[in-house]
Amino acid sequence: MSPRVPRVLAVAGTDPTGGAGQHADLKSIAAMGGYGMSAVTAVVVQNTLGVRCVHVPPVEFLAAQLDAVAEDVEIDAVKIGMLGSVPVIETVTRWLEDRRPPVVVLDPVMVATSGGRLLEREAEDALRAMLGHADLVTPNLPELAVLAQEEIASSWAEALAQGHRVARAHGTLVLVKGGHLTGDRTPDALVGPDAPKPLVAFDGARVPTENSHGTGCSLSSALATLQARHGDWAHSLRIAREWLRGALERSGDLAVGHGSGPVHHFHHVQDALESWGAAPARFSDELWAASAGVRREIEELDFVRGLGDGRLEPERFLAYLDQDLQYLDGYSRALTLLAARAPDERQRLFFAAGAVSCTETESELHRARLRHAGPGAAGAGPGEVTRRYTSFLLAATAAEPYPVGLAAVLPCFWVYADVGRHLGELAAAAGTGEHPYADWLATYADEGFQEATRTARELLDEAARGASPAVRERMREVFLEACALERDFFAAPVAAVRLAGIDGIE
Ligand SMILES: Nc1ncnc2c1ncn2[C@@H]1O[C@H](COP(=O)(O)OP(=O)(O)O)[C@@H](O)[C@H]1O
Ligand SMILES: Cc1ncc(COP(=O)(O)O)c(N)n1
Repeated sequence: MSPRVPRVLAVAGTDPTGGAGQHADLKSIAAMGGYGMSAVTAVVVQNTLGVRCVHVPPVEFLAAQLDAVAEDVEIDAVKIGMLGSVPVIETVTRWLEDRRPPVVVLDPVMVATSGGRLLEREAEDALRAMLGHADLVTPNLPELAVLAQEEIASSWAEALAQGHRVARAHGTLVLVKGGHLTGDRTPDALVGPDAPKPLVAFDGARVPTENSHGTGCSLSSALATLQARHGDWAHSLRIAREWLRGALERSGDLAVGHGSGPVHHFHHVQDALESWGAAPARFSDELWAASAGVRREIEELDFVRGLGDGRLEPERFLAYLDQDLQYLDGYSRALTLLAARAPDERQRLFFAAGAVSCTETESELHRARLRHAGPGAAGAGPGEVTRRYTSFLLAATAAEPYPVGLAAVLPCFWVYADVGRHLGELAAAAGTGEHPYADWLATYADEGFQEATRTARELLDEAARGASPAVRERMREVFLEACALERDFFAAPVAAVRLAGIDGIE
């Protein structure tokens, strides 16, 4: 009877960044409902950027690990990954001869996706000699060529024919994988020894991502687990492919490393967690937490305290309004640029509407200034901070990747909404008397504005999910820079009035 939770052993090397080797194997086995175990063949110093060095423990140590597992646990399937050298291959071969589990999947690892050899060249013959022990061999196209001792196939038809030659020579099933083909398709096919026609073939569009570190390890261990449960290779491959596609599509959620990142093995579990009400980890939450220090500085500014408790001198308020008016002009242009670059209609409409609303607020500001200062009040030109902030916004929204532009404009929504909440608290604490800036404070609390802030956050999270680690890092930098500019902007009216010596508050 097939085990409900297959016990699957990964015999493989390590990856301290957790994306490939036995770390990917254990995650994939668990993701497919198995119980994962592992025996280490080699300790590899690597990350998403490359392999640095390899340490191979004495083979007696490997043999002892394999025996310790087999003497205690009934193994339903084994997945064999990186072997590295002839003595390791011979040790695992001997173990298979003695204690072969019912399902054996061999991923003939030779070179990491990130570059760096993981199999000594002189071990290739020994690896070929081992193929007959496997039920299924899962080479990528360069590995298939080495196994066949031929050139790398340059088309899918050639790859299938080569796969069949390897299957026939070793009496095993071969999974021919199209991940290394050029083009936008990634087919996979199972080829047996008896006929060149694949037993089953699947096709699919390539997922547009650089995060393919560990895909081969993940697919082969998922297949070993599913096969131990279902006993049907075609069915196992169909499920494993569908899962791996999701893991590639959601790899952007992880933000691990600066090179070819890992896939998200537990994307389906993350969805389940969210449906159980567990708060989803949002990229915007991370950014918000990182900006806590700057936000505290904003709350402590004289200007913000005075605006909240109503004690702010009118000149300072006017200086602020004047700069805000000029800032909004730049902000509105930045939103227009984002609207033009938006990837879909929803986002285009959102930013275009934001640009319109900024322009409407600008004329409302004009009226407020006239109310406070009387007709004829002339504004100064843009101050240094206003100029710096608007140039930064225009550069980010025009010239950086779209998600980075989003990160630049978000603080103006979010920090402003947060300051509004804080000001509301200060105003309430100051008592019920006539507050000189009551109408102004009301604009902060406006529900439409809060709603727009929520949408801007969602759009940022959506963009971050599809972004590379490098773009997410840039989003973080730009978000924090914009928060610091928000702080400088709130601080500027007091500084400007001090400089002009208008009220001599020092
Ligand atoms: N960008 C991608 N989109 C969809 N599937 C992919 C992508 N990259 C790899 N795969 C799939 O991942 C599996 C392993 O990929 P492959 O690159 O061929 O092996 P390896 O990781 O051993 O080099 C294959 O099923 C392949 O189709
Ligand atoms: C220990 C170990 N085993 C295998 C691979 C190959 O993984 P990939 O080629 O998918 O990056 C790797 N990088 N490290």
